[in-house]
Amino acid sequence: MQKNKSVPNLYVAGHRGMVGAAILRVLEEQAKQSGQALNLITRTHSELDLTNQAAVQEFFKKEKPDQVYLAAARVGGIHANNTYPAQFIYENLMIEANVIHAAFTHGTKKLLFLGSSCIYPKHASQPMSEDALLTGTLEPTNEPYAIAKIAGIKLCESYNRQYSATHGIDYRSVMPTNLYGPGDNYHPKNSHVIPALIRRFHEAKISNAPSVTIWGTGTPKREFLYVDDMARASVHVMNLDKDTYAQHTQPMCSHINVGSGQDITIKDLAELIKDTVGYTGAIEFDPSKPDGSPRKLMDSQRLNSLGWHPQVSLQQGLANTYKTGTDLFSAPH
Ligand SMILES: NC(=O)C1=CN([C@@H]2O[C@H](COP(=O)(O)OP(=O)(O)OC[C@H]3O[C@@H](n4cnc5c(N)ncnc54)[C@H](OP(=O)(O)O)[C@@H]3O)[C@@H](O)[C@H]2O)C=CC1
Ligand SMILES: C[C@H]1O[C@H](OP(=O)(O)OP(=O)(O)OC[C@H]2O[C@@H](n3cnc4c(=O)[nH]c(N)nc43)[C@H](O)[C@@H]2O)[C@@H](O)[C@@H](O)C1=O
Repeated sequence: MQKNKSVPNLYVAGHRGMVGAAILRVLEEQAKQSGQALNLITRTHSELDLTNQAAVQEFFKKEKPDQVYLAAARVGGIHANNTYPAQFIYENLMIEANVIHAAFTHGTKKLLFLGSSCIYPKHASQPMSEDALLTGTLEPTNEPYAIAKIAGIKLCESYNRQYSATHGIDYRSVMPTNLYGPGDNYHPKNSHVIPALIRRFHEAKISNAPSVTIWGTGTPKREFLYVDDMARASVHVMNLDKDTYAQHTQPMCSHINVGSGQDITIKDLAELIKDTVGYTGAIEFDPSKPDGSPRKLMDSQRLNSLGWHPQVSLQQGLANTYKTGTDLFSAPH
C-alpha cells in the first residue's frame, strides 16, 4: 500500500490478537469517518518475534513508527498463568523491553502499553485506584505475569522521566480489566473465563449434557469489558494531549485504569452465559480449581473524567461474542 507521508505511521503490535484486531477496527473506522489516510504498520508473530531484540531493533530502524500500540503479549487465563509462569514472565518482559527501547532508540514519540488489572495487590481495597500499585502482595496464580506488566509501566515511566524533556517522548500505559469479545481465545484450559464458559455451555447444549462444571467456588467477582470498548479507550488515551494526560496521571505520567465499573460473581456470570447460549441443564462447581483474586473491580474515574465511557453492556457483549464465537473453538492457541 502507498504510504501517505503527511499522516503518522501507526504500528499495532499484536494486530491479530483480540485487542490488537479491535484497535485496527477502531482506527480504520475513525479514518473512514474523518476521510483521513491511515498509515498502518503490522507484522505477524511469525514475521517478527518481539522477544528477539535484534529483529525488533531492525524492524524499528526500517519502519520508524511515529506511534506504537503495544498489544502483543503472552496472554491467558488463570490456568495458563499458573501452569506456564516462566513463559508469562519471560516473554512479556522481553516483548516490553525490546519494543519500548527500540521505540525510544528509533525516534517513536508516542507509545501505548497495555498492562492488566492483575498489577494490583490481591487484597487491594475496592474499587482499585491507580494509586494501589505496589501497595501489597500480588495474587499468586498470576504474579509472574503481573510483575512483567508492572515492569512495562515502569519502563514507560522511566523513559518519560529520563528522556521526555530531551527527546519529546510520551509513553503511556492503560490497565484493562478482564476483556472479552470477538476473536477471543477459546482454548478449553488456557482461555479466560468468558470464552471458556461460552464454549463449555455451547458444547453441552449440542451434546445434551446434563450439567456443566465451573472452576472454583463461583464466589469470586470479576469486572468485564467488551473488547471494542477497550480499543476505543486505547485510541482515546493515545490521542489525549500531553498536558491533559500528565495532569491526570501525576506524579509520574503513569498508568490509567480501563474498566466497565461493574462486577459480577462467577456464579452469576455462568447463569448469564447459560442463558445467552440457551443451555437448559444444571451448573456445578469444582472447588478443587483455583479461584484466584476474590475481587478485581477497578476505579476508572480518571479515564471517565477524560471523556471515555464504555458503550456495550455485558448482556449485549456476550450476545455479540456468542454470535461470532463458535467457529473459533478449533482455532490454535
Ligand atoms: N484478554 C484479556 O482479558 C486481557 C488482556 N490484556 C492485555 O491486552 C493485550 C492484548 O491481549 P489479547 O488481545 O487478549 O491477547 P491475544 O492472545 O488475543 O493476542 C496477543 C497477540 O500478541 C501476539 N504475540 C504474542 N507473543 C508474541 C511475540 N513473541 N512476538 C510477536 N507477537 C506476539 C500474538 O500473536 P500469536 O497469536 O501469533 O502468538 C497475538 O497476536 C495484552 O497486553 C494483554 O496482556 C489485559 C487485561 C485483560
Ligand atoms: C485478565 C486476567 O485473567 C487471569 O486472571 P483471572 O481474573 O483469574 O481470569 P480468568 O478469566 O481465568 O478466571 C476468572 C475466574 O473465573 C473462574 N472460572 C470458572 N470457570 C472457569 C473456566 O472454565 N476457565 C477460566 N479461565 N476461569 C474459570 C476462575 O476460577 C476465576 O475465579 C489472569 O491471567 C490475569 O493475569 C489477568 O490479567
